[in-house]
This record gives sequence, C-alpha cells and structure tokens, in this order.
Amino acid sequence: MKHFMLPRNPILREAAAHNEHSPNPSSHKMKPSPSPSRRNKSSKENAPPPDPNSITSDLKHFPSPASAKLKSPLPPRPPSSNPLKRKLIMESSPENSLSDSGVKVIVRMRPLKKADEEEGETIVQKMSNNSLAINGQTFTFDSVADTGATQLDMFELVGAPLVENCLAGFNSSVFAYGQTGSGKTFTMWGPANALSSENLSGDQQGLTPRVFQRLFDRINEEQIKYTDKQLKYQCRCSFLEIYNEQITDLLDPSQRNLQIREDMQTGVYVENLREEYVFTMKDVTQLLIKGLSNRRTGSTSINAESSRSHSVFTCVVESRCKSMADGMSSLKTSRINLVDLAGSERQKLTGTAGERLKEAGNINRSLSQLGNLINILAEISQTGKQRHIPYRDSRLTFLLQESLGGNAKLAMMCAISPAQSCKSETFSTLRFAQRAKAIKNKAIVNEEVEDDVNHLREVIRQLRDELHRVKANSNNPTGWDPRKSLNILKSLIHPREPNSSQNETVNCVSPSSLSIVPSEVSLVLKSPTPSVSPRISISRKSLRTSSILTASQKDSKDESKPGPENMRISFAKSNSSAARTAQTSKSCLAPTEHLAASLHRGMEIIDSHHKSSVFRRLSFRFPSKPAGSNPILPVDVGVQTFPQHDEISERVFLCTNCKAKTQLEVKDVDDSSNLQLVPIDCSESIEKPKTQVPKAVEKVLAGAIRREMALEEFCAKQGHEIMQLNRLVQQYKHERECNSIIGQTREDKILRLESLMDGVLSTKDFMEEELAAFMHEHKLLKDKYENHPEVSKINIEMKRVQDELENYRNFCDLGEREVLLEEIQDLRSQLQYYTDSSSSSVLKRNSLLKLTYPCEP
Ligand SMILES: Nc1ncnc2c1ncn2[C@@H]1O[C@H](COP(=O)(O)OP(=O)(O)OP(=O)(O)O)[C@@H](O)[C@H]1O
Repeated sequence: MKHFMLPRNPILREAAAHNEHSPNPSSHKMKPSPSPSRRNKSSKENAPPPDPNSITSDLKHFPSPASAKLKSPLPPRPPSSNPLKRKLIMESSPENSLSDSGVKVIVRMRPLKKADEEEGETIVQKMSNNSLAINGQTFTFDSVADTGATQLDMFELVGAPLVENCLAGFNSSVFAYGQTGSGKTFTMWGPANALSSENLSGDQQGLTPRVFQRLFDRINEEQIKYTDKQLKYQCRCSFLEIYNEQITDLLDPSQRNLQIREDMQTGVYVENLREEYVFTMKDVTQLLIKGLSNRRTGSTSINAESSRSHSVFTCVVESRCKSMADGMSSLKTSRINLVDLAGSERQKLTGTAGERLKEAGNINRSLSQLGNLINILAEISQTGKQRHIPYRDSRLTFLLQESLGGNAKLAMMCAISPAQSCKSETFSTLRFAQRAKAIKNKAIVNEEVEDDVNHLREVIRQLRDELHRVKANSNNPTGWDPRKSLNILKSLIHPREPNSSQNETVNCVSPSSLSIVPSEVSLVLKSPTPSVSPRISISRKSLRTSSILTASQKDSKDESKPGPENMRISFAKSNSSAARTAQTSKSCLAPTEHLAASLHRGMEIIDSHHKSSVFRRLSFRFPSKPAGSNPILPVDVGVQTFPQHDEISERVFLCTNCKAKTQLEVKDVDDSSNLQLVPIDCSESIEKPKTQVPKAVEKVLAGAIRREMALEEFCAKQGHEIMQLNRLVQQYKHERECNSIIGQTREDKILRLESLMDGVLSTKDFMEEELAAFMHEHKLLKDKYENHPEVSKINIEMKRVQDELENYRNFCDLGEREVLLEEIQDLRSQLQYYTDSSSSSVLKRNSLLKLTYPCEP
C-alpha cells in the first residue's frame, strides 16, 4: 500500500497528522512539503481551464443546493491526457510533487454458491494477507480478501484510502474486474436493498455508499476544523454506462450514444453528460438508486442479474481555502472514479445467442482491449521503453485513460470465485491482476494557488475591458444594429414555413385534380399542349413488367375496344394509382405529377374539342398518325358526347376538308364523362360514325400510365433491394461478431496453453476444453458460412444484372424502343402542326367561324 501517501497540502497534512480516525497506511512515505515556488510550478501544470466561476478565491461562490443541477461536460482536469505530453510534464515536474503511484491490487474471493458447494472444496486458498494459491501456484498482490471478508473490510482496504487521497487533491479510481457473477457489483454498490435509507448503515452496504459517507464526514470535519481558513468543499457527480460501445447517461437515460471529447483545456470528457451537485449522503444515494436502476442487466449462465455494461460513477471534489501563513488562496480539484466493469464470460460454455451474444462479444472485446492496454502499460513501467498506448481502442480505455497510467491513484479490485467450475476464468483474472500490479501511475496533487488565480483574474479583467470597448464601438455612427441583423439572419435561416400538410396537398395528386374541369369558352381555339411523359431516366430500364403490356401490344388490343371506354379505364387506373402513389411515398410524387399533367393535358385536348363542339362545332386538325414513314395525314376531329336517347338533338359537324355537313346525334354537353373524340373525316365519319379516340392522345395517355406502372414496379424492386441490403448489413455485423468471438477463443486457447504449461491445467482438462472450444468454433464457422454476406451480395448483384438484361430486352427486342420513337414522333408531328398552323390560325379561325356560325341552330 506504498502508493497511498499523506496529503501534501499543509492544511490536510496537518489534519491527517491530527486525525486519529483517518487511516493512512503509508504515512511513513510522506514526502516533504514543496517550496512555494515548486508548488506554483506544479500548479501551473495542472491548471484547470479559465472558468470565471471556479478560479475566484471568493469562497462564497459555491453553488447553493437550489442551483445544484446542471448539465455540463466533465469538470476541468489537468491537461495531461496525452501520454507524450504527460511524460514531458512528469519529467519537468519537481520530484516531490509526485506520489508513488503503483496500482493497488486487491483480490476478493467470493463465497461458494450452493450449487458450487456440491462440487467440493474451493480451489483457491488464501496464504497470507497479500497472497493466495491456486492449484499449487502462488500469486501475490497488495491485499487478498477471502470468503470471510466483509463489506466493511473492503471499504477499509480500498475506500478509506481513496477518500483521503481525494481530499489531498489526487484523482483516485477503483476498478472492479472479474468474471461474471464473481461479486464486482456486490462489492462496488452492494445489494440494491442495502441502498435504501433504512439500510444505510447495513453491513451489506457496498463500497461506493461507504466512500461517500466517509467523504461527507471528513469534509464536515475539515470545514469545521479550518473555518478560519475558509475551507469549503463542493462535490458534483455523474453516472454513465458503456453498453455495446455506446455511452448512456444513467442519470438521464434519454441521453444515449454520448460522445467522448478531448481538448487541451478540459482533457477527456463526455459531452452532454449530466452532473449533479451533492451535499449529503441522501443526495448520493438517490443518484445511485436512479443510475443503478437504469443499468442494463441480463442473465448469464452464472449470474441471474448480471450487469451487461461497464458503469462509471464519477465525483469531482473541489476545495478552496486560504493559507494563514502566506495569505494565498488555493483551489484543489480531484476526481473519484468508481468503475464496475461488465463481467467476462466464456461464450463457448454459455451458448449465448442473438443479442446476448453481441453483448458478450462487446464485453469480452472491450475487456480484452483493457487487458491489452494493461499489458502495454505494465511493460512500459517495467522496461521504461516508450510505446504507443492504444487508449482509443475502446470507449472504456479512452474515457478512463487518466486512471490508467495517468494522473490518478488506481486501485484494482479483482473479484474471483473459488469454485472448480470457474478455474480457468479465475486464472485469467489473477493474471490480469498480476499485470495490473506492474503499472505505475503518476498521480499529482491538482492544486492551483493564488498566483495563478491572480494571473487569470488579470486575463479576465483584460477580456472584460476588451468586451466593453467592443460594445462601445458597436454604437457606431453607421447605425448598424447587430441585433436587428441577427434577427434578419435568423429569419433568413428559418423562413416561415408553410404548413406541411398544405404542402402535401399541393404536392399530392388528388384524384379530383384529374377530373375534367370546365374551362372558359374562348373564341380562340386553345391549342392542346403536347403531352409530357413522366421523365424517369432509370424507368426506361424497367418498362417491361410482368403485369403490363407494351404499348404496341396494348395498341393492338385496344383496337378491339372503343376509345372512350378505354380512356375511362385508363383514367380510373391512373386515378387510383396516383392516389396510391401519393399515399405511399412523397418521393414518387414528381412522376405522378407528370402523369397527372399528361392526363390533364389530354383532357384539355378533349375539353377543347368539347368546347369546339359546344361552340358551334368548330373543327380542327389533329394528327393521328406519326409523321415518320407516313406523311402526316391530318384527321379532322370534332367532339361529341355519348348520345342519350332522351336528350338527343341534331348536331351538324363540318368536315374541314370537304366542308360537307355531317349530321350526328349528340347530346348537350353537361356531362363531361360522356365526352369522346370523333373523327370528322367526311368519308369516314359519314360511313362510320362509330366513336374512336385519336391514337395520338390515346398513345400519350397509355404511355404515361404504362410508365407510371413501370415506375411502381421499379419502386417495389428497389424496396426489395433495400431490404436485401439491410440484411446484408446485418450479415456483415454478424460476421464481425463471429470474428471477434473467434479471436476471443484464440486468446482463450493461449491462456489454456499457459495454464497447461504452468501445470494448472491437466492434459485431460486441456484436451476437454480444447475439444469444446473447437466444437464452438466449428459452430460459429458454420453459422458464418451459412450467412456469408458475400453470397447475399452476389445474389443481389445477379438480380440487378438480370433486371438490367430484361430491361434491355424490353427496350430492344420487344418493341419498346419503337413505341417510344413512335410516341416522340407523334408529339413532334403535333408540335409541327401547331407551329405551322399558328401563323395562319387567326385567318383560319375567322374562316371557320364564318363557316360554322351559320350552322348554329
Ligand atoms: N462476497 C459475497 N458475499 C455474498 N454474496 C455475494 C458475494 N459476492 C457476490 N455475491 C452474490 O453473488 C451474486 C452475483 O454477484 P454480482 O452480481 O456482484 O456479480 P458480478 O461480478 O457483478 O457479475 P456480473 O459481471 O455478471 O454483473 C449476487 O447475488 C451477489 O449478491
């Protein structure tokens, strides 16, 4: 216990010397008090960041209980988290500002469980206060607590020195390490019921509540004793867990996946972690109860309520006082970290699966990274050789790097079970403990004295002056108002957003928007706008669908059907699909809008014809054939409604070619659903008054619907592919987990071989364990093989290529290309026609009016 020394601070040293109740097992190691100049130097190296609230020596500035809750990063710490920098600091530090900071290792052996008792005797024997033997092999540590050790004993061994170190200004940490079910949680926090207020003095109470009980007692003692020096303490606590490599705030579990940050001033801290001031034991107990109830637990083969995360309870203790001797004020900051690590378990024995397997894999991986770090630190401490220290390998080591090989006194409480069934895990823990013992930390008192405070005060004063100057300058004659500008900027960044639902209404294609809307009757005949097909570049690749026909096929089929009927069917289809699309996905709105536009324009064409029919049955030319190989032969069409017997009236249609009147039975146009286009070719219309939809309109509509359906199919395919890709991601994750478990089994094998060589493991046991390990690994490999992501990946690729191939085949072999060309040509022809006719439209209109007005009944 050589590393626990008396406080260097004169007040506390004095206090410790006078305080008979204050156990300090290493008082003989006390070092001489540094000279003021030295103290100043060391203080500078550990100076916390300039915080106007903390650097003032005015002791009245401690927060009141009312303002105790705050959210902030972890408190300032000496900027020495960088090992290299730390090394430089340590080298330049005065020798006597350092404490002898070897890691203190205590092994606690839990009593046998009932089930284990049947197996026979314990395999671990305590040899002395600091040694034990297992299978004839002896291990020596700082202390060994056997099955009879009480919670109070553990506190005296670990907790009491920790409190004294903390009051002296040293960062102090306790890590509980060990196999699942070995008693870490029991030791650190005690059973849950021991935390309740009525059991506060119960003998089951764990280390943490005892530490805080002692801490508050000692703080009271100190404050009373040094009233004249205005000694004041304040403590603030946080509680977090690391589960599956993610940090959660246990005091506010809604704060998940918190990030660890590091900067030169504050060192390593957890962003947005809640900290609460504590003044009494009751405050701490409440935090513990709250935090522990939020911890992730699950059952393992050994422990029904196993902690599945690493949890870290942190308390920052700050003390301020004035020295009577030299009148200087001092601020000391120390941090207590109480860490309950998740327990390791051998997955091959427990046969875990699914989420538990992932958990176990993460626990074992981070423990193995901790072990690796401990090995490196031990090697550095023993050989003095500099090596890269992989603190960033895991959240645990990154967060607690200061406790591991840094500026902290560290006690490692290693929990073991003496049961035969836990032999190999116990060996593993003891080896870890042995390596940890070799580590040398470099703890220093984190103290700041008045000189620094004055300097920082001066800086603050200068900054305030600067601020005033800037404020004064801001009242400049230009009249520029920064607040106003800020508001303007804000309004630019957050413009008044229209109601999203309104937005949707605007974007959505309502089926009603596809209805025929009566348009204003104009004397000038409105040219129908060429239809715009949905523009979906990739949809071209998937035009062929299993459920639809190509345009050519559809054309040939449609020929047998009367046009209007067909149009109604198409319209209904597009209506429903538009509604469906609007419901399912916003992203599909654009193509649907295009479709709606196409349909609407189609209907406008019809409507124009309709109007022309109403309005003295004006006729106009509408090309129905592409102008490709065949020259455009304009077909004159008019618009008529379905005849209804009761409302039949005689209408006269004019053929623009022959000017022959055609009498057709049409009804008045009230009901636009009866609308249809009819050719007014004199020869055909007389002989064949049968209704027929112009092919150009029909094709455009059919094409639009066809593409929309193809798009839907394409979306469905994409959805399926996304599902497949998600599965692939899961498979990759699973593979990674399998790999890490296999890695773990290799490490286990090394340990087994070590045990075999040490004679701890008999050849028979070794072979048995080896066989079990191989079986487990075989199972994992089989699982890995069956769910191999590469196979799924290739399947997805193959499906993609097949689809592409089908699309190309559609496009080239099945006539899609021709259909599209035809459509384009149709549209071109229409455009051409209207361009040509626009110049003479006025003339024509006049002449047509002239021709048709006399026909009005
Ligand atoms: N020294 C002890 N005396 C009495 N009971 C103990 C002791 N140590 C552990 N136990 C009991 O053993 C059980 C498991 O202990 P605990 O939960 O502390 O193990 P653990 O090491 O934290 O396990 P895990 O890593 O799975 O969380 C608990 O019911 C606890 O009360």
